[in-house]
Amino acid sequence: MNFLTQSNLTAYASGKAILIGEHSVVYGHKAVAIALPDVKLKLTFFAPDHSQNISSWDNAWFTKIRGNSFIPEQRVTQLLTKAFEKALTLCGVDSSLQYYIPQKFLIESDIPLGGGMGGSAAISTCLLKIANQIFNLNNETKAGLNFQQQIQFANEIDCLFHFGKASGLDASTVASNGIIEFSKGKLPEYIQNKKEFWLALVDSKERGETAHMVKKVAEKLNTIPEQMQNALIQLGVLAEKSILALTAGDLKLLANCLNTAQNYLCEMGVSTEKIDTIIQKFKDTGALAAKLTGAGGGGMVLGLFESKPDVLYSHFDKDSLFITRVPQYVEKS
Ligand SMILES: Nc1ncnc2c1ncn2[C@@H]1O[C@H](COP(=O)(O)OP(=O)(O)O)[C@@H](O)[C@H]1O
Ligand SMILES: C[C@@](O)(CCOP(=O)(O)O)CC(=O)O
Repeated sequence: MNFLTQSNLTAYASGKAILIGEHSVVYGHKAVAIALPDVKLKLTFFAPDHSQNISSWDNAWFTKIRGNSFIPEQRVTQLLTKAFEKALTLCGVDSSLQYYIPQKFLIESDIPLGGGMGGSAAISTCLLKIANQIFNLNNETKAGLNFQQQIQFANEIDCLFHFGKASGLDASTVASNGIIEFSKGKLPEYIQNKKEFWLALVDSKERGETAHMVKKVAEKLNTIPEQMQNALIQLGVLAEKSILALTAGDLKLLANCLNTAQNYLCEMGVSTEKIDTIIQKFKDTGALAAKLTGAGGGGMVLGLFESKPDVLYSHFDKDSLFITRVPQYVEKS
């Protein structure tokens, strides 16, 4: 029980963007996604000794997203607490200890809520890291999680936020913390990016909700099966092509894959007029490609650029714009 008197614990994780494969990944096709190096979520666990001093909030959970503070609604708070308990159990923390935890949590995040940038996957990954630290504080024999456990456990926790229905792509990407190829039910594999590029993400400020959009695709698959099956298969082919493009440093090919993927996503009914407008704005400002990222129906729009697109600061509201560099992979010596 010595963690009750230990100092506070912190963990970090990145947000994510799907390059190719939203929706098609649900049907077993390959997807490619990236943990965004400059988009972070920090989770602080205030041990009970310290949390008593935080008089300004009496809830267990407190969130700050890009400087805006709020207490999550009760439904979300319950999910967060359930997620922490699950993380403790998965990390092997003795359940008798869990009764002694009237602690508080602070989430400080760059990641907009529900926009397809993997906020819940980042929370899940951080909770896992914190639960593992708690295990180590309470056990003589220290334990780390291996790669497979990190991925599987992060996904199990993230499923709580997605009502058990996530393909595993979000959590696998965030827990891997790199550029990955992913197929449902398999461990992700890292992709070694040959040439630096830049990604910009703009928040459409509309929200489609993942579960709703996944259902919408399923319904359309029933009404126009041939067209939808073809789109899903083609997205899988584009994912494979984009892996080749990344490993060869062929930005032109990568751009072509992203633009074509957007056409299929439109055909599948998950894009919106607002997304189309942002895509056009991206193209007007020099993007090699642009597409929605995540479940669609709103959420974030992704632009691919060869160099840092500073010009975007004068076209988009600063609060809804992210610009991040994707470095070239360099083998560690
Ligand atoms: N910073 C946060 N604070 C509290 N809850 C969050 C936060 N980020 C995500 N969540 C929870 O996770 C759910 C899914 O959000 P998110 O993972 O950002 O969406 P997406 O799956 O589109 O990437 C939210 O509806 C909320 O319940
Ligand atoms: C639509 C989907 O393929 C991607 C998830 O997108 P989002 O990050 O939850 O918006 C759903 C899934 O993979 O479970």
